[in-house]
Parts: sequence; C-alpha cells; structure tokens
Amino acid sequence: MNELKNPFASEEITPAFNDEWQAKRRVAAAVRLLTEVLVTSSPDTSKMHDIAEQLETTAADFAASPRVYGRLDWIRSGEHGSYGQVSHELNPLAGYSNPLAPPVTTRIEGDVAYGHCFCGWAYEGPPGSVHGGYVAAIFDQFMGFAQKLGKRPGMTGYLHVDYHQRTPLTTDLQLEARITSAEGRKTFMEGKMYAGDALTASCNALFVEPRQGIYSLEAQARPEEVFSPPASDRG
Ligand SMILES: CCCCCCCCCCCC(=O)SCCNC(=O)CCNC(=O)[C@H](O)C(C)(C)COP(=O)(O)OP(=O)(O)OC[C@H]1O[C@@H](n2cnc3c(N)ncnc32)[C@H](O)[C@@H]1OP(=O)(O)O
Repeated sequence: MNELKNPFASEEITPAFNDEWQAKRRVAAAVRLLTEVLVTSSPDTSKMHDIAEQLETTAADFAASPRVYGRLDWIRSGEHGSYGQVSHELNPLAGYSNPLAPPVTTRIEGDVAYGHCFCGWAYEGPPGSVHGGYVAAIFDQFMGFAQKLGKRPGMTGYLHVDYHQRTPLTTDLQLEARITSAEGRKTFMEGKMYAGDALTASCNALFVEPRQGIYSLEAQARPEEVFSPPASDRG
C-alpha cells in the first residue's frame, strides 16, 4: 500500500507531497505564529490598524490566485496530490497546511496509537489551560486516526470525554489510544491525554463504519485517486 495515500497514515511519517504544500506549510506556520502573537501582545492601537491593513492586502493578494473549495476539488485537477495527501495537509486538527490545526500528530506502535500536540495561548479556556472543546476535538481527531489499529474505520458515533484535571497550555501533550472491542461495523476505543505524568483527560469513543465503507466518502473523487486499502485491512 502507498502509505502517503492512506488518509489514516501517521502525520509524523508523512512529508509534504510537493513544493506547493511545503510552501503552504510555511505560510500556515507563519499564520499560527501571528495568531499566537495576536493573543499575547498589545501594540498601540494605530499600529494594530496598520498591521490589519497589511494583512488585508496580503489576504487579497493570496485570494487573487485560483480558489479551490473542498478536498474533492483539490484532487480533481490531479496536480495537488491524492485525497489522503490533501487530507493530511488540510485537516483542521492535524493538517500542517491548515493554521487552525495545532497540529495533532499520530503514530502506531503495535496495538497502541500514540500522538502528541502542543496548544499555545490561542487555545486558552480556563486560565492557563486548554479549552475543553479543543480537548474533545483533539481526541476526536486522534481517535479517528487511531482507528488504523482496527479493520473497519468509520465516523465518530459518540465521543465521551472525562476531564480529570486542567490540561496545561504550552506543554507537550501526549496521547494514546487502544481499541477495546469491535463488533461488526462498530469499533469501541479508549483514549488518554497526558501532560507529563498527569492524566488530564480520557475518552471512550464509538466509531461506526458507514454501510458502504469509509472509503465510499472519497468515491466521488477521480477513481485513480481513490485510496483502496489492502484486502487484509478490510476485515
Ligand atoms: C475517506 C477516509 C476519511 C478518513 C478521515 C480520517 C478520520 C478522521 C475522523 C475524525 C472523526 C470525525 O470528525 S467524524 C465526523 C463526526 N461524526 C459524524 O459526522 C458522524 C455522523 N453520523 C453518521 O454519519 C452516522 O450516524 C454513522 C455513520 C455514525 C452511523 O450511521 P449508520 O451506518 O446508518 O448507523 P446505524 O446502521 O444506525 O448503526 C450501526 C450500529 O451502530 C450503532 N450506533 C450508531 N450510532 C450510535 C451512537 N451514537 N451511539 C451508540 N450506538 C450507535 C447502532 O446502534 C448500530 O448498532 P447495532 O444495531 O448494529 O448493534
């Protein structure tokens, strides 16, 4: 199987598909930095108006290039990579090319999935702590990719999060997930989030494979770009 085309492949082992995405990752990193600076500094008001004007000009320049809306459109031209590759770049939690993403990374070792992420001050909920909604979103993403441990990946049916203690900002957060059981199209999983040795949150999740299989979601794409898992992964 071509790992780079697998939408469930680890972010940690997935390089940018080409120079275009490498450059976009750089832009996204700059926007993340800008966001962090925005919420942690207070230049004088007139300077902020100047900055806003510069950014508006930059956004208008950027928008003058051809626009592409949605992953299926990104792959139709055949120039920007496969569905899996584009998903890796633009995923709102894990995509290096999407500045909304912290990003969350994943890797599989045996029957456990591991991941990590780092949330700056833009993610503050309770003082000095990650907003609970982001904790849940990080879990949803991480558990979704951790389904690679199983045979029938699907969509989140439910995600139950327990918040044990506040999750600190500007700290490397470690994630781990396991499959607890599987039954037909249903995969039950548990996940944990640690800051150092402290368990800050845990979750139980059910993923349900759509009746036509998860890969039916990308069947609207060009057939040669559709990722097809090896027979051994189909269960
Ligand atoms: C291309 C690659 C991209 C790969 C993308 C990479 C992965 C990233 C994933 C990130 C995770 C997400 O954000 S996913 C986005 C958030 N989730 C969603 O939008 C899902 C929206 N919901 C749905 O589409 C649907 O409800 C499904 C697919 C989850 C289930 O629909 P369905 O297939 O019609 O389900 P149905 O036949 O009714 O139920 C099947 C079995 O599951 C059980 N079941 C279903 N839902 C629930 C539930 N909430 N709680 C308990 N049990 C449930 C039923 O009781 C039944 O059990 P029994 O009677 O058989 O025992």
